[in-house]
Amino acid sequence: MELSELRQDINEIDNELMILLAKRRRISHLVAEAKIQQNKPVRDIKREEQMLVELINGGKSLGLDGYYVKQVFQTVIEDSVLHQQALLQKHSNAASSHLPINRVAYLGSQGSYSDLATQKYFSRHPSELKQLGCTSFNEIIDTVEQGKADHGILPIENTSSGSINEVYDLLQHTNLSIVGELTHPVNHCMVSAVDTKPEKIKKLFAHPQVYAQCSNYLNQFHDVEIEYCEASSAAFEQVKNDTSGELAALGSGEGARLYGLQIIAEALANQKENYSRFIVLAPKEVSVSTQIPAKTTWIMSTEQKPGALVDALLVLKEHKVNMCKLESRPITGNPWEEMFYVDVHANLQDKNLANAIRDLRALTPYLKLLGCYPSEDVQAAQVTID
Ligand SMILES: C=C(O[C@@H]1C=C(C(=O)O)C=C[C@H]1O)C(=O)O
Repeated sequence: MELSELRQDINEIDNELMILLAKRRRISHLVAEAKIQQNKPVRDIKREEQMLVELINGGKSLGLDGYYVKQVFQTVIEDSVLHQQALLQKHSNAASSHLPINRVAYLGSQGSYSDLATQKYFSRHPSELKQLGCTSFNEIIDTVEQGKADHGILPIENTSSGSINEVYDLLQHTNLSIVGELTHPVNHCMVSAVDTKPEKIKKLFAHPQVYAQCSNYLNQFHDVEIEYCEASSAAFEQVKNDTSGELAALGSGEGARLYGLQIIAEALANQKENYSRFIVLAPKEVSVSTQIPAKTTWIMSTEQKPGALVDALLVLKEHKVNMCKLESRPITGNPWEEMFYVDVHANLQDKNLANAIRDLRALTPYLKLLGCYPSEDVQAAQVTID
């Protein structure tokens, strides 16, 4: 058989798979509607486990290895869960969630990491998207605060470089609420306008966060001049007309393709599994359906006395509230005093969390809720393959 004919067969099969995936997603939406009617939780881990075991066994009898089948169907299930969550959220906030045009402020322009994250997050929240590129995290917050955007999206932490302090500090002073989160895989590449090699690069353009996340790899290039840019998309702009092969930018391969750039090195982050977590801000808080996993975030200061933070954390233990992150940042204007940022896996509508917050308010000099939002930590069930 001719190669072109075989490729035609593959194209047809891929098309059929796509039609089936779309059909599955439509049915998953119907399942979400049934769950709304019957007040059932979105997640059913037992069913996911059962399905995965059956699929892995079925795949084996067709000659497909278990890891492959597991990976494909975990991805399918995670997509299904995220879409169901978004539907339930829309239902819980019906009065406020209808936006014919959703204006979103984000960092950079087309091809920046924040652009990719914005498109991914809002693909599950259908309404016409109008993206407003900004040049700093501060400008994103200002744009939403001034009513020029309905949402702002900001990276808050990364598996290679840790917390993004500037964003944490901005959260101290805003009245916007966190209404969503998104974890997005970030595969940093070195890209250039012409076919060249990393050793030939004399000048590198990068956002400081991206540079920090690739520091181990970049340490070998002693003579390379670094120019920091406001976003990866701005770094792409700087190199796109180069003909010397001596200029490169750091950013995503997906973004670089939009600028016609070539990848000369990839997978550059210090951690192999490099993910960024983004938060979505809006002027008004949302209420999270009790049928989906929720997270709540607040900031608090504690009294300047021994054990004050321990006492605050004991309140969480007492009310069985599961903390998933604790971060501290200096309080602007008060040297050596710290503001604590607390993330918990709980819904503000849970009695336990409401009681914990009540007790914390009595115990701490300052506590501000930043928001309760759906948790996007939706790993599909884990099964072992024998
Ligand atoms: C579709 C459902 O909802 C969720 C998603 C699943 C899936 O996509 O297969 C399975 C179980 C649930 O966690 C369901 O409950 O059947």
